[in-house]
Amino acid sequence: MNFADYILPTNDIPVRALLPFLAASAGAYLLCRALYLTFWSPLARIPGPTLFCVVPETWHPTYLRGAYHETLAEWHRRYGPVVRTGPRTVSVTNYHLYRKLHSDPSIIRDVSFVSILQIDRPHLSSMSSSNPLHGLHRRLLNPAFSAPSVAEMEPLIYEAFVKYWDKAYTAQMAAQGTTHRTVKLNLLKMSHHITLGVILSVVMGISPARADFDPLFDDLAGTYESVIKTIVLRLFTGRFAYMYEAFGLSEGKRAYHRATAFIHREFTKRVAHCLVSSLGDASTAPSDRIDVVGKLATTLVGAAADNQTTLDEMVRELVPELFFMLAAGYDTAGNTLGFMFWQLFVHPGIHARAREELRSNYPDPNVSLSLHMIQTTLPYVEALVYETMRCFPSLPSRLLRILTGPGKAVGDYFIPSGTSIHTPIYSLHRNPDNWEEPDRFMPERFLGAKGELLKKQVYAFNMGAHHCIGRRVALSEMMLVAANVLLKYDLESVGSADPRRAIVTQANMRFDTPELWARVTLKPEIDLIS
Ligand code: HEM
Repeated sequence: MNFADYILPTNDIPVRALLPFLAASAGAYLLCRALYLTFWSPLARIPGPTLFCVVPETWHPTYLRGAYHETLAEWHRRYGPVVRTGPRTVSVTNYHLYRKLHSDPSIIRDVSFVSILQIDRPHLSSMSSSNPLHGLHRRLLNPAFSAPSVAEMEPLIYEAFVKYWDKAYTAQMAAQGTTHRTVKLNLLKMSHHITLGVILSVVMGISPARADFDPLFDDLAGTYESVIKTIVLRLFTGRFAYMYEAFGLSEGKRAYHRATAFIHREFTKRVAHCLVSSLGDASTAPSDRIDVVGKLATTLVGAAADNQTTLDEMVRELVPELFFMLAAGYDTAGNTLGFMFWQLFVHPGIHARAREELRSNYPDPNVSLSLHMIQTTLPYVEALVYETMRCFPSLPSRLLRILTGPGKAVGDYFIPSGTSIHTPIYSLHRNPDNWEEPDRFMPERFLGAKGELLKKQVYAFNMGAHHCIGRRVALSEMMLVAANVLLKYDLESVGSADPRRAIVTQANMRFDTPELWARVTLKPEIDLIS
């Protein structure tokens, strides 16, 4: 007998005979795991739906339907401000605890969330899961988004609004071949055109009056969705190419690549050009451009003067950052504007009150309302924008974080290192502990001194180190569009006022169809925009 005879069976054991043993082992493992997760895990004390202690929350049926944020809000109503939503996931909706948790330096971006956004862009520092790297880049980018910078950019924002709103309106009039002032417009499409115009102008410094962005619109419609589709496509290699067709994804993939290639090329060209001209003569003012690239050039001249980094490195670093801003600021603001118009149709009283405020303050509709005028004289219009962001935060949940370090006490509970932390923005905004009648669309809650305090509780842009860098740009464009449209045009819903309209959430919150039709009438006092 040799050694092998001792350790190998002399006769083949039929696989079938092993099956009960394997099944019993797997069952025992799953049972032990379930018992551990339910009773002994460090998260076991935190309340939450029993089943989801054991299975990931992404298995919840509403997750696939794109309505998970509502489930999360419901769990918070049932179980309280700290809820365990998965085997290793926790969500917190008490503002005080949320702030405490999310401003802790030991909480970092979840790599899985980051990697989705880093598709094609492995060096995207603003989405980095490393807090020091992210902080370094925020320090570089922040000056371009400060209050004075964004105030300087206001003419660019206004130009994009005028171009895309008035252009669409006059084009429709021409198509009807009539001087009749009422035309039918898809307000959702218009909102997206304006926000893309704004983002291209303020970030890249392309004047919307001169550039023709139109070819981009179709390709970019739903940037996030294209990114998700591309990730799905990546999972299926060329071997399964037939599946692209089966799922109707190939056109989406081509459109996404066309659009990203175009923008990437344009960005690189423009960023390089701007930096070269800024750095050419260090003795002169680096840039008089009022867009983000111009502002960044100013900051970078200092760094280059110290010889810390070469021009090539700067361009390589900046291009993905600027590119990401396009994706981050386009759908988000466009969808929020769409939600606002829809709510005006659902609530005619609110629509009338906003118009009344505008028209009593500015009887001449030819006036161009600036942000300063809106903020100082139109509190209801401003409140309307805030209430839209409260009820329909464009990124409502799942911007996941991971807790690192030794763990953290949150309220009565201890959250161990490695726990996945939710950003339940929708739940924060819809929690009756935080808001009076949270499910009612009520702009007036933001009026007066109490309203000013409540505005600070609108977390549509999140808070802490990772909060939205484009917050001021987004607020400016949404207010400028809301006020100027309501002053100059009468809007009337065309079948869009259904309060139960379907809203879905995959990467961001939006309507299930890209349409929101309205009859739009230019005020008779206004001479058609030449
Ligand atoms: C209504 C419009 C917008 C909403 C609701 C929104 C929301 C958000 C939220 C919630 C985050 C934080 C993500 C996280 O916590 O992980 C974020 C990040 C970001 N947003 Fe926005 N955003 C909007 C518009 C914009 C605009 C107009 C820009 C660009 C000009 C922009 C650029 C960015 C960037 C670059 C980040 C990453 C910031 C970082 O981590 O350093 N966003 N946004």
